[in-house]
Amino acid sequence: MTTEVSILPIQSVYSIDNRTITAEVLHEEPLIVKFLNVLSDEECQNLIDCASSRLERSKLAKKEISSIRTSSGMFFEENENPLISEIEKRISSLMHLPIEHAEGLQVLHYEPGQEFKPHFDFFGPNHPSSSNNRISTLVVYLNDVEEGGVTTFPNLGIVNVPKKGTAVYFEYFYNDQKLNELTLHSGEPVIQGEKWVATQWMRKKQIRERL
Ligand SMILES: O=C(O)CCC(=O)C(=O)O
Ligand SMILES: [Fe+2]
Repeated sequence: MTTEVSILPIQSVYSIDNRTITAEVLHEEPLIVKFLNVLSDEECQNLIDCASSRLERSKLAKKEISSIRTSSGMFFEENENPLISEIEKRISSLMHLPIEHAEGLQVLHYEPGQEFKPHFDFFGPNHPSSSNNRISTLVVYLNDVEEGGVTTFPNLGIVNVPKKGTAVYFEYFYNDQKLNELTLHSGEPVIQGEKWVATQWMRKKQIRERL
């Protein structure tokens, strides 16, 4: 097997916006990285506060309601306010892609029993968005979950425990589709407490208008 070049330059520390974000590689190919200190406690709380009155039952990529995904969520508009602009800029620098490749930032809320069953973030070949498919994901945890709500990669044996301000990153742009399929992942049911995440999905090509 040949090794493909990752989107993310692998480093143990990233300095962005005067912030020191540390990284731990959880898996090399497909690349899965855990980041610490992506957002401050205040930014996490502000995102939750802005999102909480706008939550709706989450849908699948095909816009269907399904038992696969029982959380509720919302999308921010691009550059919706100064907080969102700053977070979007930081996240796209961290993900090493131009902000024009970023979908709107999504916030998800899970209550006890709610989950996101194993799925891929990329679109299947027949989906209308597959010509400009997703290539990478950052899931930022906005709170600590009392029990449950871990993110798992069942084909790789990886389990990541939510912790406020930290994030899990993975990419699935590989020519070898088998590598992409190893990014199957789930948000396990919350058992106790609640879980808030912000998800950034990145596309292969520009999706936003340039400002
Ligand atoms: O909630 C999680 O841990 C995973 C979220 C996720 O897979 C997604 O937003 O695509
Ligand atoms: Fe996902």
